[in-house]
Amino acid sequence: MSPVASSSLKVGHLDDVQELRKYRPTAVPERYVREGAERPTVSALGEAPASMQIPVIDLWKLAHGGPYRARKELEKLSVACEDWGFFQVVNHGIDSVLLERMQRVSEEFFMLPLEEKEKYPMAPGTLQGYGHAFVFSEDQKLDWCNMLALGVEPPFIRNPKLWPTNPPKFRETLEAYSANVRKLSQALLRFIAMSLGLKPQKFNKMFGTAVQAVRMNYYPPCPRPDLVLGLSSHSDGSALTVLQQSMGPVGLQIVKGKTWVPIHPIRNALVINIGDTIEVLTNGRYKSVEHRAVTNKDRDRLSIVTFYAPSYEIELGPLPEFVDKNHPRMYRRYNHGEYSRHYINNKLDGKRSLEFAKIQNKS
Ligand SMILES: COC(=O)C(/C=C/C1=C(C)CCCC1(C)C)=C/O[C@H]1C=C(C)C(=O)O1
Ligand SMILES: O=C(O)CCC(=O)C(=O)O
Ligand SMILES: [Fe+2]
Repeated sequence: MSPVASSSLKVGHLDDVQELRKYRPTAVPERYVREGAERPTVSALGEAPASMQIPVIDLWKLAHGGPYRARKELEKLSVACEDWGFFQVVNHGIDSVLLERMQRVSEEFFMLPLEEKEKYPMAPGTLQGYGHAFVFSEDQKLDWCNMLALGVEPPFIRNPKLWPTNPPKFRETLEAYSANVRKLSQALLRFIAMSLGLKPQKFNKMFGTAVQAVRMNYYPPCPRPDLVLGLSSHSDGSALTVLQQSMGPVGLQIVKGKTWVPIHPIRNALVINIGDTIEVLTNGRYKSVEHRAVTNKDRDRLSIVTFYAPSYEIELGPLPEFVDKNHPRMYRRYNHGEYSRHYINNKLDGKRSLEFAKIQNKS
């Protein structure tokens, strides 16, 4: 995938928020201060009522729970995907020790001195390495976040120079973690297909050798969480996203109706969300829901996010099963490699990326 030529970018000087924080500022630099409508409201930073919590799906019940429990759980999965676009998965089969190890090496990486982290720079207009992703102009507001993003599978998307050698266990831990998350993603896609009445292997077969990338987002404490965003609102360009969040403060928020609902961390659970690919394939029945991250005044937060997407050669469009008189085709056919290029060359902005595929219905 060709990155944007860096000469075409005017991103100005990008501060490292972790370094900024060392001076214990009481204000935030102008470049991070959001316009009124984008600022997290006080209520959105607090607790959500129980009715506003995303569903929790038990993968063991789906796979081994026996016909009755498995069917009930599949119905729950279908509601989760259709009404929320997000759910948490428990009993997912990934060893909690591996989750902890992945969290530890990620934290250790972010705690390294800046000079060490800068050995793996994210070049402007690319998406791999340490730095600020999705920044394209000098007047663009910045996220209160440091990122390390890496392509994982298939091997040709890897840039081994950007895989940290420090902490020493980083690489082998990421390999083991990613192999486990890949299997989980494939299992989830089987159940998601079943929940739609499709053959279990429909998506896995269609996707070819799926693309898998990981992004570690580190959000240092921020003196004014009411003014900034940890991560701009967006939907994920993947088919499915698997997110591991630390047991720290609530940071992830998703859109439900007209409100931002916070996603409370559950120990050893993983947060799963439907990405743009599944929205297109199901002609909008399962939607990729807009989400963002907010910051906290006193505590830092880490999320480890795996994007699981079709191979770049794959042509996509709504499956015939989801198009009829009552459900007119909402998306055109396109090549997923082209969509990836489009996605990474535009700033995160709600569901704007998906406009790429939308058919403008005249009514
Ligand atoms: C917010 O979404 C992303 O940051 C993201 C990034 C993915 C990628 C990398 C971190 C490095 C390798 C390339 C790749 C674009 C996969 C989302 O991934 C989605 C977006 C598209 C499009 C996709 O295929 O996966
Ligand atoms: O940190 C989070 O919880 C959100 C991360 C996210 O949405 C992403 O990386 O795409
Ligand atoms: Fe996301």
